[in-house]
Amino acid sequence: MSTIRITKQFNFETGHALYGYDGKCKNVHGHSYKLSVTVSGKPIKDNTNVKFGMVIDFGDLKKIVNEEIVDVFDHATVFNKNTPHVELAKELMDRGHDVLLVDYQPTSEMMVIDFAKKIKKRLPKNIKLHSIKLQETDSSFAEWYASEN
Ligand SMILES: Nc1nc2c(c(=O)[nH]1)N=C([C@H](O)[C@H](O)COP(=O)(O)OP(=O)(O)OP(=O)(O)O)CN2
Ligand SMILES: [Zn+2]
Repeated sequence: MSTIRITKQFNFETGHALYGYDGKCKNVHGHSYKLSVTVSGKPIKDNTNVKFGMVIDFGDLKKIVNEEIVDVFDHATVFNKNTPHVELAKELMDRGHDVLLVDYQPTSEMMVIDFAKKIKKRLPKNIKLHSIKLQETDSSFAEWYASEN
């Protein structure tokens, strides 16, 4: 049976700031992120299986990515916890805002590395994470490929 890649796309709105950056993205600002998650595997051959013909049900992939990424990052603001932004983060959290403190600079590159780790650990054994694409703006995106990592 052939190995097939399938992709599910997601959207979420997240704020961030790049502490120490030498441009406008040092300011707190937000993006309408577009995330594409591509997995590969063999379509199920057993015609008695309710998932017959599927690599993984798009719905099951959606549940994993929503639980690990979208529900966590959507409408939250992400700060690098190893910077003075932690003070601002505390203030926002005290005032009831959703804030995520991560141990990396929240660039698209570092976010796809984080997302890959989180998604990989939730996939069934027979399903491989092939790649992730995270689009920050219409013209800027980062990609993670299993073959390069
Ligand atoms: N390699 C990276 N460079 C930048 C990142 C990043 O995650 N990785 N992030 C930012 C800012 O957060 C923000 O996304 C600005 O990006 P940019 O594409 O420069 O946005 P613009 O609106 O200025 O782009 P246009 O060319 O006007 O579409 C900065 N750099
Ligand atoms: Zn940005």
